[in-house]
Amino acid sequence: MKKNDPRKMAWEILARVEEGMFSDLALDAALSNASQLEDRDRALLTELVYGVLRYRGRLDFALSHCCSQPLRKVEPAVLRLLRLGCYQILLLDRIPVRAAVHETVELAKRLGLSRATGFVNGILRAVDRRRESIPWPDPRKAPLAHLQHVLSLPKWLAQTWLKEFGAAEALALAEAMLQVAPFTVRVNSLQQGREEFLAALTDAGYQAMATAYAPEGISIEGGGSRRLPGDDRGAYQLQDQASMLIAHLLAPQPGERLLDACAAPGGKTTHLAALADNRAEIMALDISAARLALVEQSALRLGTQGISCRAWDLTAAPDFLKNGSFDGILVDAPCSGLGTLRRNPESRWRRQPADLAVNAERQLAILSRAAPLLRTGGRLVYSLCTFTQEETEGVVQKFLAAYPEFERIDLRLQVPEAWRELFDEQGALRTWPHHHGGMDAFFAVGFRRKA
Ligand SMILES: C[S@@+](CC[C@H](N)C(=O)[O-])C[C@H]1O[C@@H](n2cnc3c(N)ncnc32)[C@H](O)[C@@H]1O
Repeated sequence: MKKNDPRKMAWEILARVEEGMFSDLALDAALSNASQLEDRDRALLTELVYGVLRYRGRLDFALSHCCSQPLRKVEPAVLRLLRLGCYQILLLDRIPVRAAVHETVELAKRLGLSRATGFVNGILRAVDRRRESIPWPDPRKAPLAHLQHVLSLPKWLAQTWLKEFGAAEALALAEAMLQVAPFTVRVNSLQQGREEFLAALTDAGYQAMATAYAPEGISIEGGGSRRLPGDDRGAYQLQDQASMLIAHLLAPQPGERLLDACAAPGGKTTHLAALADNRAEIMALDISAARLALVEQSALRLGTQGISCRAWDLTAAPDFLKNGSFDGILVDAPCSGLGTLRRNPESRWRRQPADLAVNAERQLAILSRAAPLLRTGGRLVYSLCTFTQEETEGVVQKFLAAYPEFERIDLRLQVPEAWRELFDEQGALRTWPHHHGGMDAFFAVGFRRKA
């Protein structure tokens, strides 16, 4: 067994995620401590961690048909091994079943779980033998069970999506949320145009193409494993295409005073600055001082100017800011993040139904503190990387009822023709991975202050 065994590393990272750590942070930390790990093993490690987290519902369904005791009674360390092995058997074509079983049993020994080797061996062999007879629920006859056990959603999410979207849409969305999100970057337009950066990437051997909607977006085939050319000089920023649309909706102008109310880590703050040609004055707030440091780092790296940062919990009134003093406000609020499930696969298991109401309450509180800071005639964009009714329209309706001096803007009237398909009939942005070229699912609504 190799010194840096990707399967053992995956098992350890999955244990940390079960303890509450974010998978991307745990993976990044492990990868940076294992510089000698070959590219192939780095890719396998990433695939195993994200794959097991994404497909946990499907893996557990298969395992429970091959295990004589309920999975909840299996020791967590052993269940983690079973999921890793089962993922390789059912979802990784490139690993022969014999190797998947053998490596998992060997890993059990290395982890001090020798007593479980017979159990692990027996169940994984049964998964392979019985794979054709596992009674996978039919999507037409049993959409709820299919969403849970094939498309790997917890029951409450499967029920909510079925209720909100109907079976066909819920199934398509859940299928899309199991895919690997595209790797996209926003070209730093303060330095160069998209064509120029595309040419540099192509010259360096990347398969890169312009994104369909965001004018400064580039999507890169197989990106992410290495730093792209121009990384040191801030030629680009990692950002999903949907997220790149948000700053455009606020349409920042040179000379304006803007508030980014929930700014960290700064993807949209730096984009706002670039769109205003570095000539806007931007106040970036965030509850987390540690995360605000990332905004400062990004601003430095990308060469954006005019951004000042201040840590503040915007559920309390910011006494250091004058009412009516901003031309534009972005409230990119904390939310359930269900629109970015592909990037944070553990969150499908971590989120609880009660989170939605808690988020909605906090979102309304933040909007309520931001609203008085806008000047008459100014505009406010409220955006989220989620789509639940409670956090989107639910909050919008409560906000409009409490602040009659605000009116809703039909954002379709201010965007390029090609973007209009991304908006609902009320003029709010609603992007979907299964409809719009793999974008994350975002929501954004615009308001104007009338008086
Ligand atoms: C969706 S993220 C913002 C992403 C950011 N706009 C970007 O594009 O990089 C939401 C942010 O809200 C912050 N936040 C949470 N509660 C807050 C509060 N009460 N006041 C201000 N910021 C808050 C979180 O720390 C988090 O950084």
